[in-house]
Amino acid sequence: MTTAWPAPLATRPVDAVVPVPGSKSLTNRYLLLAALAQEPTHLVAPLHSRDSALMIQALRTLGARVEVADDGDVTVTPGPLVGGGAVDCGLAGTVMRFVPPLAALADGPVTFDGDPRARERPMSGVIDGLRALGVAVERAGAGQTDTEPEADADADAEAELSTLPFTVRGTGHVLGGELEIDASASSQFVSALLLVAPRFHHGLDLRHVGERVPSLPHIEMTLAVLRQLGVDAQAVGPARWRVEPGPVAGGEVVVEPDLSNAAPFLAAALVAGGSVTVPHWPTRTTQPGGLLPDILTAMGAQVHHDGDALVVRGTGQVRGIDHDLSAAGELAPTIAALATVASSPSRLTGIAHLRGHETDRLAALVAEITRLGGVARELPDGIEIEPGRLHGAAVESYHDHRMATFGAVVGLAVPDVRVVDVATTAKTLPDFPGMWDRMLTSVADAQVADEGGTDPADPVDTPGPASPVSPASPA
Ligand SMILES: O=C(O)C1=C[C@@H](OP(=O)(O)O)[C@@H](O)[C@H](O)C1
Ligand SMILES: C=C(OP(=O)(O)O)C(=O)O
Repeated sequence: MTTAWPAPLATRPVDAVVPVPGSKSLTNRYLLLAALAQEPTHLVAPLHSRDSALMIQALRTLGARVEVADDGDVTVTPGPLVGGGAVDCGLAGTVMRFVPPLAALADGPVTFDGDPRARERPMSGVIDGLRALGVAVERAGAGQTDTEPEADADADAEAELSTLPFTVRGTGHVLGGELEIDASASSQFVSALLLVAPRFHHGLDLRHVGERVPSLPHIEMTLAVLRQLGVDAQAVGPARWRVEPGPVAGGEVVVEPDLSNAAPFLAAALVAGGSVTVPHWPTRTTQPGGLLPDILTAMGAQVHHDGDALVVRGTGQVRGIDHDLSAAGELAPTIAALATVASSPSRLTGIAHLRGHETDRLAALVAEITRLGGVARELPDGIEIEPGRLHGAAVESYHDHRMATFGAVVGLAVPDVRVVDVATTAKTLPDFPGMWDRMLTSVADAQVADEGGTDPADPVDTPGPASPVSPASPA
């Protein structure tokens, strides 16, 4: 068993510039589309993490050539899509949802499986959608890596197939046309089908039926990326999208920094006081992290743009918020961390679908906030958090990168917080502990200069947190 990572306590305000690697969502969309393109694609500044490595491996399995240069740039040369392989999805939603429709265009069966938790993540929108388009999707045996379906799979179980593992029996072409799916469990069901649709004979006219679709900016991102690569892709109603058949362009694409991965660092400015600057913040973006300036401002930050950088300043005092996070569920663990150390209650709603993320994030947040002495309750579609008497604890991360960074943010204000399995942050940000330390060390360096050589380990009076534990009323 590995030792839990001791989350550093902020003993003074931060003052750091934090460059953030490329967006997971954009990297994996560009990679997938590169395998469908009519020419090679060169990705500048893509993410390198577990999720992008799994996507690269999946595309190689399907016949694309993927080369990673020393500077991290990636070149994808598309090839004929080949079946006969097995794809490991790990715990990556973008791999388990986006690659099966690509496999439908391969010339033979492709088997999909992943981590134990991946087998619990919802897949019905993709499976039902592909089946409705005439693509055979069959149950694969537990742990099976060959391409044969289980011989004794009974018809009922087959019909109810809604999770990994499974086999997509590609035939090289999909007619496409009109399709209805229920995407209330994940926007990725919609993105998955739209991304591959330019290669369907009739394109795709996709309608969502059911409760509201979460993470709408991610669907906008899918449409925007398709359009950037020359595809006619539009929203044609509040829950209806159309992609016309046609070629996908290659060429050079530059990946924006991952604004959701920037979130814990920006949150640090509110908790510790001081400022955090993230360079290359896009002026326009479809990433849900584009909502961070407004959310952080509502929680007490001062936010401004300095050239192409975003600067967030805080005082160490955090305000609770009542916010519908449906558009940006990915940000919920970071916002919940801020709410945990806030001086007033918070309600985060519109995020019932977080129960199907890397872990059941609503249950995990309630459990870990409670473990830290905080007060939290699950709502039917979210979480309520009140100020409590916070104390140190070993925060479980449940193989969830964002639960690990949740622990780090709370640990800035609460002594003796440890994060179990901080390495799980490698899903989207392999160097998270190093980046976190550098952010805090750069504070120390700045202080040493300001204070004429004071040992950075010495406590100093700062306008940061008044006490290590954020202002809290008794539970
Ligand atoms: O399309 C994407 O890249 C994503 C869509 C969202 O999924 P859900 O709609 O399932 O929340 C988001 O949470 C996930 O991290 C990335
Ligand atoms: C939900 C997330 O990831 P995934 O792409 O695996 O769904 C996430 O990164 O917060």
